[in-house]
Amino acid sequence: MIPLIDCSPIAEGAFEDVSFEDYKIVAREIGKAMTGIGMCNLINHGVPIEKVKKIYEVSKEFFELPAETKLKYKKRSPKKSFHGYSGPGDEFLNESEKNSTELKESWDCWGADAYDEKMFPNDELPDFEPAFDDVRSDLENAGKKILRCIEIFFDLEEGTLTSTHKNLGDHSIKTQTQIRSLYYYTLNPDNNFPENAIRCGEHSDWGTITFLIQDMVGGLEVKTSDGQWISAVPVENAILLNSGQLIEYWTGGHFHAALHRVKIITEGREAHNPRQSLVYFISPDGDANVFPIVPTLPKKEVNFWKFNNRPVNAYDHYQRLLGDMIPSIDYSPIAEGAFEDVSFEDYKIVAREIGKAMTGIGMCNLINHGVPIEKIKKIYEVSKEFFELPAETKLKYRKISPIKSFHGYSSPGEERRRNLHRTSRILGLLGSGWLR
Ligand SMILES: O=C(O)CCC(=O)C(=O)O
Ligand SMILES: [Fe+2]
Repeated sequence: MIPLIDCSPIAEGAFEDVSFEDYKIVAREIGKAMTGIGMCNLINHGVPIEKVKKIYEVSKEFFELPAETKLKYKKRSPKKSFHGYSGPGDEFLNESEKNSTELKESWDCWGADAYDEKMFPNDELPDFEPAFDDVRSDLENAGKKILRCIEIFFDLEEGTLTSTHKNLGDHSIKTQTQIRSLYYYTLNPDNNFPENAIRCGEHSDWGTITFLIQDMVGGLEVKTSDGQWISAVPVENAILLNSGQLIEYWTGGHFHAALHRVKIITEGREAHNPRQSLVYFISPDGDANVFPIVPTLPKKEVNFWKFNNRPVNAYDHYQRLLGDMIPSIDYSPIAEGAFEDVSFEDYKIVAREIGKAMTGIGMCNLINHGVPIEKIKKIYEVSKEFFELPAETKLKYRKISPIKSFHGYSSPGEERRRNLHRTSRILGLLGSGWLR
């Protein structure tokens, strides 16, 4: 069961104004829940629920716009800016199931205005952007209160977490804190969807903590420590608090980043209703380094191999996980032979997958691509030899004038823009298959 926590002792006022004693009451309960199942429902949390409902309302209007209108606001490049619209099948959160189809749509507002492309459907829906702006400071204030509770639960110095999350109030700081409005659109009545479909794939969140506010439709499930999926039954107007991977690492595994997913409901009254949720992902300031501040639980050490037992930069961690979301596409149907000789049918198989990935996240990993990997490794080998030559030798081969000819060596600091490697001869075959 997911514990219910009454936040009324800390609900009123700014986070700096709440007394230590009041924090302590709530901190104890939160600590107990988050070191256990890793989730709890916060009630009397002080976030005005009518503002959340307004977001549901404007979001529904947005998600019901024609597909071509929504596509105008599609995320440009998720790695650079997470802001904007994602359509059905664009995103999959389950790292090990890269072929699943997530039947959902979402709108993300990057928390830091510096990263925000300022792309909102203002022409179609003038109330849309203001609805998000209206709730932001309430979410920030409530978020800081929870961070303060965590500090108190672990007896940490005041500011350990609140001062590494300044971005919640100062939007000039680089961050991945974001507000996300999710829309699980109505499914067709014959339950005619792909076999591998799910509403939202199994995952744990990436940042510090998450606030998840769901409507009453249901479908959200959480994995318990004994591997059972249990239903996170909606609690009206509650905020479901969830630990992200970074707070799990920060707290030496004591705060458990629970796996969760949203399943497809095929039976009952709610089966074909759309579902809505509003999620506030709190992430540390981009330059924060995360490392266990509490001795690591032995059973969690294995989870932390990915951090190499080193401080992890909050921003890099997020970018790496975005990279893991990049789909893998099997190129084998078109890998053999010259590009003119591959059949239309074989092209079609790969084209469908590539199209889906590139109109979605905008990147994909090609596997079984037919480019002889030993040739690439040979390039690594000879390149390493070259780059390890004395600087004066390398400078003999320096690009004469990058504008006239791009051929030759660039020394450290010389290049401003990141350029694509041009191993064009070897990649020619692959490229022509792709252009086909
Ligand atoms: O919509 C939900 O209830 C879950 C969404 C979620 O877990 C996420 O976006 O990280
Ligand atoms: Fe999540």
